[in-house]
Amino acid sequence: MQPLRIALTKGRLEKDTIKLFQKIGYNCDAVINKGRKLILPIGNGEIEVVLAKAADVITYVENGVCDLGVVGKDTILENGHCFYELLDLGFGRCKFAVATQKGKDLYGGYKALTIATKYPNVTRSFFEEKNMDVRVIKIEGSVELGPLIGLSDAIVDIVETGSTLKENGLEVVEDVCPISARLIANVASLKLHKKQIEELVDLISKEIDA
Ligand SMILES: Nc1ncnc2c1ncn2[C@@H]1O[C@H](COP(=O)(O)OP(=O)(O)OP(=O)(O)O)[C@@H](O)[C@H]1O
Ligand SMILES: O=P(O)(O)OC[C@H]1O[C@H](OP(=O)(O)OP(=O)(O)O)[C@H](O)[C@@H]1O
Repeated sequence: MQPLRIALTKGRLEKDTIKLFQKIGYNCDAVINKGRKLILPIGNGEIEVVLAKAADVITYVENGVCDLGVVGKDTILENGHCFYELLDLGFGRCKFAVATQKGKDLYGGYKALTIATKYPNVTRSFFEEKNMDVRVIKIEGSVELGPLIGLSDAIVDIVETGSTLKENGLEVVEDVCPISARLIANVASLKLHKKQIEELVDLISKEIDA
């Protein structure tokens, strides 16, 4: 049988995903000892893992070159939805929040606010829903710099422990939404590999609920 191919977000979500697959009985030694390899078998070859950047996980699943993917809800909200979201995996928990300098009255003035973020779509739709006119500037990382060096009035970014904000004199003004890792599936794969995917989802669900 053709292995199920799963695109897995490299970095923060990688360890927890592998831990989950080990718990449901798959041998993950090849991924743990991967070196620089990017495509690796798990179990007895019934699953193949593709290690990718978060947004690329969605591209691979949408285009059907991977059947499944593990990706954060942040990336899903920012990049769109042409796939099925099967499960909330319960790890990679953090949130999107609006933040600015401690004590600043962000919503007090009349001028349109400038917001720096790695997530322009999420940011625009959040402020649109509040009927607030904002200017969004996309930056690639260390988003907290935005208000500190005068690029923006505030940021929309991921907050986990809150220590990056705290150490830079910033604070949360408002939560946007919670985030966690999701299992996603290509629409056609769900029909073509129905049995294999259902069995895997069942095993994972039981482990998450245990
Ligand atoms: N503190 C956190 N900061 C960022 N992402 C987090 C955090 N906690 C959990 N996550 C989740 O982990 C996912 C992967 O984050 P990671 O920082 O590894 O990659 P990335 O955001 O694509 O950044 P990079 O460009 O540095 O690879 C995020 O999309 C998010 O869902
Ligand atoms: O609340 P905390 O636990 O401090 O985590 C939040 C920080 O982690 C992420 O940055 P990351 O380390 O991915 O670097 P980046 O800024 O380059 O994206 C995120 O963008 C915040 O800066």
